[in-house]
Amino acid sequence: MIRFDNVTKRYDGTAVVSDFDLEINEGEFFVLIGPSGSGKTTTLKMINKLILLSEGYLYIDGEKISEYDIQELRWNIGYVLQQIALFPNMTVEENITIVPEMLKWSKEDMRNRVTELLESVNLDPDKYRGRQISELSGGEQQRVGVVRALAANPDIILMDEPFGALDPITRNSLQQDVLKLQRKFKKTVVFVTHDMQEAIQLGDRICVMNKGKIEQVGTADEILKHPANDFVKDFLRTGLPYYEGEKTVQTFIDKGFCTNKETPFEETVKLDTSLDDLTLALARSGAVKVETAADSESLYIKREHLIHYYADDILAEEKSKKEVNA
Ligand SMILES: Nc1ncnc2c1ncn2[C@@H]1O[C@H](COP(=O)(O)OP(=O)(O)OP(=O)(O)O)[C@@H](O)[C@H]1O
Repeated sequence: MIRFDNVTKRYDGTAVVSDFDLEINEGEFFVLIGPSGSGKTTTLKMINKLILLSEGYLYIDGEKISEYDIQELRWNIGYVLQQIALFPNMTVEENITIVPEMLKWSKEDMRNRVTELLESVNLDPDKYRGRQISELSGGEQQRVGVVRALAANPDIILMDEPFGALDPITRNSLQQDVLKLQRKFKKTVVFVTHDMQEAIQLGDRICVMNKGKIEQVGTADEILKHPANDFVKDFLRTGLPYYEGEKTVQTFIDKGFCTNKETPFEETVKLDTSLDDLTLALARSGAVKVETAADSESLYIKREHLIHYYADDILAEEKSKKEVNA
């Protein structure tokens, strides 16, 4: 549905997004994540032509965006920002119906749409439709911002850190609302954040960006289990307090659960064999040999090691529980 084909954006000769190849599927909740300055917003704004690309092609539904009429393109793409661009002296209803007005919807259709949209984000239409934006809380304003982007039923919604300024509870409830809305209306959402927790919670797929390039694209599960490189691993470690990385035979050896004494073994494992597969191997045989580099010493893992490893894990968990309860 949205396809970047070797897209580059330069400012004064410096590329801020370079050689970008990416396909976002119809109906997908797609998250762009990366540190500040990695090119997320630039990538997003190229989709609705708020920023023009320097090289390459960007397609929506198979057609180059350069061939779209800009007005038509923008009407078909909803846009939600952190600093909500709502008009403070207009009512909630007037704000939501800006694009439907331009598209000359009937008064009745607009009224029904406002009712449906406000209900979908738990704002009582009778109470809220006539209120001025300045009479709403930050969270309520952000809800109106989200449904306004959906008002004219666009196929694509772009969201640039829409919940960054909200407190955690309001943020969580809006995240749930947006997910529900996306599933209900089956929109393609491209969502920018630098919060890994949020990316995992919302994204069908996540694209990790760094310095204008893609480091990895995948589902949360794929990225968590198989981070493509050290940048992604570090990004996960700093962004997720509970992230340890997938435990492998290497983790096991690092913690000293192995022996270099020659041991009878029936199976071999690799350093990147997962802990789950190691557990299975040790259920089948009493010991395994680790395939290490030819010039390093032989290492073996015995079933007892596994038992000690898990026992240590349980002890550590008990200790942290005690500390929390102390
Ligand atoms: N108009 C401009 N002229 C020159 N450089 C720009 C311009 N707009 C953005 N940049 C640069 O492009 C790079 C990418 O910016 P972008 O806003 O896309 O990053 P981002 O990942 O969205 O960052 P953040 O999370 O801080 O919003 C940055 O280094 C920024 O300074």
